[in-house]
Amino acid sequence: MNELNIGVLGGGSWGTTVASLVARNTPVTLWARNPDTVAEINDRHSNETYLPGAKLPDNLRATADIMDVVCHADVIVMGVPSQNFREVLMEVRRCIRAWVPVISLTKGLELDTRMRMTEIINDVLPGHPAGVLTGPNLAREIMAGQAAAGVIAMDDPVIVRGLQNVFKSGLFRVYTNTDVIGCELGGVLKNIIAIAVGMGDGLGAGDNTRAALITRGLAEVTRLGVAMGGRAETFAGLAGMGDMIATCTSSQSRNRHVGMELAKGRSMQAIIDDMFMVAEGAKSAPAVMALAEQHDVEMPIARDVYRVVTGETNARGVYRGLLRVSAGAESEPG
Ligand SMILES: NC(=O)C1=CN([C@@H]2O[C@H](COP(=O)(O)OP(=O)(O)OC[C@H]3O[C@@H](n4cnc5c(N)ncnc54)[C@H](OP(=O)(O)O)[C@@H]3O)[C@@H](O)[C@H]2O)C=CC1
Ligand SMILES: O=C(CO)COP(=O)(O)O
Repeated sequence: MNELNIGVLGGGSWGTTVASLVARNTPVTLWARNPDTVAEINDRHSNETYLPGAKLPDNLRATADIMDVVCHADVIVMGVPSQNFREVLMEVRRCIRAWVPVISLTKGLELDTRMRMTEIINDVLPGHPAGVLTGPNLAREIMAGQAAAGVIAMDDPVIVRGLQNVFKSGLFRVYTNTDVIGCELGGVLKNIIAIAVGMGDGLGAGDNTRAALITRGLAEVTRLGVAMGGRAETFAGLAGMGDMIATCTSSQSRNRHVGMELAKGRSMQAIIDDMFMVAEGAKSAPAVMALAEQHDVEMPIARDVYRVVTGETNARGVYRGLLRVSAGAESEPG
């Protein structure tokens, strides 16, 4: 592979992990806004706040100067949370070179506009190929060297194959896909179902309940995803079912953690105040509900999560709803 300079923006759990994967293949610079994080990555090859115990590659360089990364990058990788995505891209616009692709790692929607991250890339940086890297990829597991697989999705089948080589490694298998909408929505929507599963687990639900929630959750995620232009088969793949399983069953998932805390009767605000990492599902829930309405798609599980997250009811109150007893055909909502 010709050496490309990759710029990763966002020094949290996933930005740091992806930069570490890329460092095996090609030169990479990580931008973190916190100078202490930058110094720690450069001097001690660690990011203890977000990836405790992980040893980062010696050749991973970090900087607090975003222009230092963007002005020289052949590819930009966006690893900041969804509600900060646009403001960081506005900075990127100041010196990104022509035609440089921009890949999103972010699994959320912009609240005000309900836009997906690749839509924001197209909006702020028209003409730059936009893509998404997604799948069942819990950061700490990947840093621990456990095998995983992800998907890179872009409209252009040639560019996407070139970029596959930037991210893949022996233990991180990367597939390609041209269904950007489906891959992106798989990552966004599973977060809300993971909150529902966390609530069930926190209230002592059984394995059968969890399996029912995941399966019915995937059905409603697929319905909205297809209505928004994604392909049904994408939701049966790594970006859909794969990420749904990982997030809904992992003790490392921040979204599932939110659900478990909600099950204790805590308010969303209190839970967020105690978390220093992002849980995108709670943030995206209102936008997802608005999109479901816009596309006339029923999402009973997501709606229940939305009602708990916004304080309209509590986890125990919707628990019966999550375990709905009256059911129609399996192909129908509810
Ligand atoms: N962690 C994971 O396993 C995975 C996460 N993702 C997705 O990746 C995205 C990022 O998540 P993750 O890395 O886990 O989040 P973390 O909470 O671990 O880190 C968030 C990072 O974003 C930075 N940040 C927040 N606001 C801004 C801003 N305005 N400008 C610049 N930087 C900012 C934070 O900086 P600071 O430290 O200074 O606050 C921090 O470095 C999310 O959408 C998530 O869903 C996807 C796959 C796996
Ligand atoms: O997207 C993820 C794994 O694929 C991470 O999930 P959480 O944000 O819930 O930790």
